[in-house]
Amino acid sequence: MSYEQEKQVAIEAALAAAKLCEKVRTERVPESIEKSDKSPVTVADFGSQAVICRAIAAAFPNDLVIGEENAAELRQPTMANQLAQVTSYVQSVVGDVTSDDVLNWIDRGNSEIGERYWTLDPIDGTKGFLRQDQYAVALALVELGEVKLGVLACPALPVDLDRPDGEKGVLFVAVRGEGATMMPLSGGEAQPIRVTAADDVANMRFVESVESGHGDHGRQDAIAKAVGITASSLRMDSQAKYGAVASGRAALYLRLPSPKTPDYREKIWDHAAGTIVVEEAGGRVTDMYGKPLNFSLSAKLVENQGVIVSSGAIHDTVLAALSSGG
Ligand SMILES: Nc1ncnc2c1ncn2[C@@H]1O[C@H](COP(=O)(O)O)[C@@H](OP(=O)(O)O)[C@H]1O
Ligand SMILES: [Mg+2]
Ligand SMILES: [Mg+2]
Ligand SMILES: [Mg+2]
Repeated sequence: MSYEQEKQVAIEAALAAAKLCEKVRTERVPESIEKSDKSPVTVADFGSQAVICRAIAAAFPNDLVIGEENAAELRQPTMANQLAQVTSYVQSVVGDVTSDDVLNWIDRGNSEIGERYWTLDPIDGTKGFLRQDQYAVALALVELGEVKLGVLACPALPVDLDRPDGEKGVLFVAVRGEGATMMPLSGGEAQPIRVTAADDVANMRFVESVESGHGDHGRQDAIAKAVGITASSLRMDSQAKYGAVASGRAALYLRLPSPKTPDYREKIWDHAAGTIVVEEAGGRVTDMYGKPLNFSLSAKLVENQGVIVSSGAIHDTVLAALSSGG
């Protein structure tokens, strides 16, 4: 199965959502709303989830969607201002809709896992988005636990990492068995991408989160050194890190449990789209013990801890360094 229709729907939805996010970011300093777990969310996260769930509902009315956000808080009377803002941003990309439509689309993204489901991170890297840094709109389709399709829109990512002040906005797309591509968000030809070759010294660098609470910078640094990476890390928010590995601009992405939250379980929407983009570009993704990420259980990757993403060639060496206590 080629997933042609799914791919077109996912790309169009992600592009519309990315447009909404950039509109929010250029028109205002996005306000951080605190969720019950104290993590931030913005009107752009809600708007992006509404736009994408709307598109999936229209094309695949029976499909399940597991998105990061829900509309419970937005439904509170105290949130009327924010709801009006979300509605107006959704209108700016999809035309005339009501606040009720918006709330219902957001809540369409709160399914349980089934044999076939979409998982959506409407803004991955909300903290990066708030800092005017990297973020991604991440959407993936999973069937029987296997990611079949992944789309990552990274509006703030330079098209050429060597020219950080050049054009920004990259779209990564992968379909199982068909390879991975990237293209500028502004349009153009989709170019096939490939992970870095083992002898590509210039790109022998690693990426990790900006947030110290989302990883273990000290141990990540030690592991990278142990496997022969001498360059300092490139710190980047969001699944743009998967894009960096998939396009050969970094050989490794390390995400080890933060000492502040040693029992944290990663979320499916933080990894599904990135995983297929890297795998289809020739790389490898496992947890820190070498187990594949199990997307068939729940919104949390309950059977996995930490995430290791690599060009493949160095993967076993990284796992060995980890198991020997590095
Ligand atoms: N203690 C923790 N350990 C690892 N990841 C965490 C975490 N707390 C939150 N996160 C996740 O880290 C994601 C951002 O990753 P990164 O730091 O690589 O940009 C967040 O996604 P959202 O921004 O979508 O909420 C959130 O799901
Ligand atoms: Mg979040
Ligand atoms: Mg996320
Ligand atoms: Mg998010």
